[in-house]
This record gives sequence, structure tokens and C-alpha cells, in this order.
Amino acid sequence: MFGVWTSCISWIGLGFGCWSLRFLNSRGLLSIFAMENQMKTVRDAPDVLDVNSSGIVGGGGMGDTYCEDAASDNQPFTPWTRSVASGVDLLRDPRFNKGTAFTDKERESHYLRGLLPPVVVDQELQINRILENVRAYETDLEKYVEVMDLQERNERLFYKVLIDHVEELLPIVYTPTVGEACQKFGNIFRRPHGLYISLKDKGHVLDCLRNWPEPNVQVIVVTDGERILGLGDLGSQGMGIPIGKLALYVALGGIRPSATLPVTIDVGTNNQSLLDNPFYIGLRHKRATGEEYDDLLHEFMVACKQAYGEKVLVQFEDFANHNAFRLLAKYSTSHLVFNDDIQGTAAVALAGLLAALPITGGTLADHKLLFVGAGEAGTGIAELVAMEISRQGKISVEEARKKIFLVDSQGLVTKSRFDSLQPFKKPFALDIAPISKLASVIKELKPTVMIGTTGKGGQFTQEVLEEFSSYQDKPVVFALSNPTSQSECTAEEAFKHTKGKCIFASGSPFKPVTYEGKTYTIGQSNNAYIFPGMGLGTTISGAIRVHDDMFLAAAESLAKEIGEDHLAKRQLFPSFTEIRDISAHIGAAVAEKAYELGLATKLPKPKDLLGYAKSCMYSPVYRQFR
Ligand SMILES: NC(=O)C1=CN([C@@H]2O[C@H](COP(=O)(O)OP(=O)(O)OC[C@H]3O[C@@H](n4cnc5c(N)ncnc54)[C@H](OP(=O)(O)O)[C@@H]3O)[C@@H](O)[C@H]2O)C=CC1
Ligand SMILES: CC(=O)C(=O)O
Ligand SMILES: [Mg+2]
Repeated sequence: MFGVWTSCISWIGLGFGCWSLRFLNSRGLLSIFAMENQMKTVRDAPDVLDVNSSGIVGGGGMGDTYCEDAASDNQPFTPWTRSVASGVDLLRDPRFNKGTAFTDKERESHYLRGLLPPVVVDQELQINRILENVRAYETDLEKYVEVMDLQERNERLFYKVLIDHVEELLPIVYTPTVGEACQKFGNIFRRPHGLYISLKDKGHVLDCLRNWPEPNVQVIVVTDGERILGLGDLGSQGMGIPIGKLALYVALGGIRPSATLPVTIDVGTNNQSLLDNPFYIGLRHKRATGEEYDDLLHEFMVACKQAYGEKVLVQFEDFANHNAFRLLAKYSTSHLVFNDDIQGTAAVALAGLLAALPITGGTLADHKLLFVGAGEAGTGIAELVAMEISRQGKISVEEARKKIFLVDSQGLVTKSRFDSLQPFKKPFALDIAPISKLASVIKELKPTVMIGTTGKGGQFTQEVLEEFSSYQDKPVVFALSNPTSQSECTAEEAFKHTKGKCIFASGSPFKPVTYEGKTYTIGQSNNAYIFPGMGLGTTISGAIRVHDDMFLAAAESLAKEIGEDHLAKRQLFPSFTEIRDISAHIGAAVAEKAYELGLATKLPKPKDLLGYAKSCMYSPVYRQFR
């Protein structure tokens, strides 16, 4: 369908000049021309831009895209064409707009004369201007709005500034600010920036996907908004999360922006304050459940493959756990799908634990791990850790699970509660008397690692941290709940209440902590280290399924990035400034695993997977228009 669309455009464009392109957005019109133009086959490599004077992009090259067509041919010059609007439409198209960075020549050839102020600046100066504006805002939410506006105006500038200033801007486009943005999404709403698929679209989900302007989608992040970070049910306003995650796929993992699709499935919300809010953007009723919910989700999953093929990666994000586990189980055998909160989080936390071993000494199997919070993140990590212990120690996963204890909102997960336990908790149920208080659980079981995934701030109290550090020298404390307000403790509290002994990581960013004259850098144990590389790896290998071993490979690859200089600062995760290179390594490791498991379809396998991964990564540097 879209191949025909592209060829039609090129034929029309060449025949009638740039002005004619402006009339070509009606599907009916296009299909008529497509009938006349079946003979022309023109490849589409949307991010490699080269525009001729009639407003048609033409030329070829691999460049920074791994649009499957371009990548699979593996030729330096693959013929293709791409239509780009001229004049004011070009300025209004964020994908191609360069604003005042358009050169005089480009302004002349693309009908921009008079539409811009006379100054011509480079991307660097534009970045400085953006940063100055962003920094001038007092609140992070204002900064978020400014930065997301830029994404809507000038995509390459948005990604360049994000990549070059990732440490400063990640907390704005991602946790913690994205949480507040979701809470107030209706108030700050400007443009949709993703697909909203609601119960009103039942029977027409494929039409929704077909209305999306980009034909070559490779990564979809979808939420139903029921568990947004630790902020609960935010309904349609959860859309901020897929948008933010996909911005990171591009900035950190080098996926082409045009290959990303944020989706929110709206089945209602149980958040009464949103239902009462006149600015709420979603369906104004309680959540649909059961068959009605499942049918819409199923229609969506089927439509994804119909629209984008077998190899489109679907990332489930921030679903409540009663849906998350069963959706993953239901679709993991038929789709290229993973759940970021269960599997991505597991890989990043495992990487942190592996990285901590040189400090704690011993192997993973020598540890006793306590998970405070036994939902998606908690049991996801627990299962992957058990897999790793089993693999390293050549013991069964059942045996490995014995080193793991869970605590949920009712206290320790024990066999006495077995019948009422959710299925994902059952494998870890202990055969001991129930204990409800966290400090008492610690006293009884003496874990060496404590991982918080409760979504409830402040669970690691002074009493809990003091108890946990009372019998060991190197207590490992991960407070993974997001955003910052929901963190089980702050970095400062962790160091203070363990008397500087802890090895600490958090889900949201914390500033370095100085305790008794020594400064510690706080590593961020966030799945943002994993999913961009996972997307890169599955895409470059043409993987058709995601397998747990790919997450183990990703975790091991990430753990290798931690060296002695990091450990000297007790930093278990590298700085995000290094993340693009790290994502390439993770991508190569994931792709390698996909080939090993027979799940890769891109053949022959590239000889140098790392080099190939790097060569495929999107670069936001401006293109020259000819
Ligand atoms: N750092 C990262 O990369 C990631 C962080 N997260 C964060 O983790 C948090 C949880 O997410 P997720 O696992 O998906 O959520 P779930 O709702 O699936 O799990 C939450 C768990 O916490 C338990 N819980 C709630 N209150 C308490 C309490 N006071 N004491 C002990 N346990 C408690 C719940 O108990 P019960 O089962 O009894 O209800 C449940 O088991 C969120 O804040 C999220 O932002 C999530 C993914 C990635
Ligand atoms: C990071 C993430 O995925 C979460 O907090 O849900
Ligand atoms: Mg999440």
C-alpha cells in the first residue's frame, strides 16, 4: 500500500512540480494515480534527505537509518525518492524544518524567501538558544512544555539538544517530570503526537493505524494508562509515557523518529478526579474490563501486524499488573512484544546487581534478595535474577528462587497466603510464618540486597534502613519506584541511615550525595538503559520474537560498562552521556542472541554486529536540501 503511495508521489512530483504535492494528501486521489503508476518502484528511506528543486527528495544512501529496505540491500546507494513540501508547509513540517538554519540556497530553492528572518544560523547556535530558553523557566513542567513544543516544531533540533544534553534534559522528558506532565496532560495538551485508540474505535483500529502518517513503523510503545509510574490510573493522559519512552528510543537507541509510534488505548479511567476534570482528554467513564477490554486489545495487536508486518516491536508500558502479565503471556508467542516494566526493568536491575559484585564480593548466588513490592517490576526482576543464578550456578530455577523473598502490601509472601496470591508471586512463597512488618522481615531473613518496587514513597524508613545495615558491611539498596516522590527513600536517606555503607541505586535521578566527606554518584536503575538497545537489537537482526535470554544478554552487556572508576564512586550504572555507545553494544548483544536462538530473519548475519548497529543509528544532524 505505502510502496504504491511513494511511487505515486514521485511520479506526480516529477510531472507537476512541487506545488502539486500539496494536493496529494487525499487517499482517494492517491489511489487513482497509483493505478496508473504501478510500474514505478521507488524505495523510501525517509531520514536520508536530499531534495531537488521541485520539492522531491531523491538520491540514496544508508546513512543513519535502518529502514529495513535500505539496510537489507546493504548497498551504499539505494535508489529512492521522498516528497517534501516546500514553502510554508516545509517550515510547518517538524521532520524537515530547520528554521533559521535553512541556508540562503535552500531558502531560494524551497520557496522560503521572505518566510524566515534573514539571519542564517547553525544547529549549535539554535541549541544554545533552546537551552537558554529552557533554563529560564522556573518549573520543570514549563521546561517540559517548551521541550515538547520543540519536538513539534523541529524534530532534528529536539533530538540533537536531547542527545547533547541528555543528563540535563532526561529528567524533563522522562522521569520525574513526565509523571507530572501526565497528571496535567489535559491542561498542557497542544498536539496529539501519538495515536489515541479508544473503545469508540472498536472495529476500526486498523483505520486508526492507517491514519498515522508514517508507513514504516518499527517500534510501538503502548499503554492503557492504568499504572503510570507510581502515580496510578491516569487514563488517556498516560500518553506522556509512550511519547517519552519513544523519544528515548530515538535519542538513546538511534531508532528513526519516523519509525516510532506512541499509542494509548483508552478504555476509560477509574480516576475520579480526572473524570471530574473538565480538561480531561479521555473517555469519561469507568474502565471497561473483561471481554470488552480484551477485544479492543486484541484488535489492536492484530492491526499492528497488519499495518506494519511481523517485525514491528510492541512494547507494553505501564499496564496494571492484572493485565500486564496475561497480555505478555498471550502475545509473546505470536508477536514481537515485551513488557518493559516486567522485562526491561528486570534486565537493568540485574545489570546493577552484577556490577555491584566486585564491591560486595562473591557471586549473585551468595546473596539473599528481598523484594519490597511484588508486582511487575519486583517479580520481573526476581525471575530474571533466578534465571541468572540458575545459569551461573548450574542449579534449577526453582532452587535459585529460594534465595529470593517477596514482600507485598500484605507483608511477606508466604505459603499461608498461597490460595489468594496472584500467580506471579506464587513461585516465591515461603514456607514460614507470616510477617507483616518490613523491619521484622529483615530481622528474620537477613537479606543482603533490598529492592523497592512498591510505587509508594518512603517505605525504606530510617528503622528499615538501620535494621538492614545492622548485620552487614555492604548492604545493597535499590529504590526503584518512580517518579522521585514515590521513591522508597532518597539517596541521602539511604547513605545517612546506613551510615554510608550502602550501595545504592534509584529509579529516578538523584544528585550525588556526600557523606562524611566522601561523595557518591547515584546510578539510575531505570529500564531506559535497556529498551533503546533492545529496540536496536531486534530491529537490526529482524527478530520475530523477544526471548528472556535477550534480556540476560542485555543485562550482561550493560554490566560490562561499569569499571573501577565507576565503582570507586559506588556508581552501578554509567552516565547517560555514554548511553548511545552503550545502546549499540546492547543492541549488538541482543541481535547476537537473536541469531543464536534462530529468531533473526535478517540474513546473512552482519559480520560485525556492533559496527553494523552503530552504522544504523539515527543522527539528528541537519541534512542538506538540494
Ligand atoms: N526503575 C525502573 O526502571 C522501574 C520502576 N518501576 C516503578 O516501580 C513501581 C511499581 O511498579 P509495578 O511493579 O509495575 O507496580 P505493581 O502495581 O505491579 O506492583 C506494586 C507492588 O508493590 C506492592 N506494595 C504496595 N504498597 C506496598 C507497601 N506499602 N509495602 C510493600 N509492598 C507494597 C504491591 O502489593 P500488592 O501486590 O499487595 O498490591 C505490589 O506487589 C512504580 O513506581 C514504577 O514506577 C516500574 C518499572 C520500571
Ligand atoms: C521506568 C518505568 O518504566 C516505570 O517507572 O514504570
Ligand atoms: Mg513503566
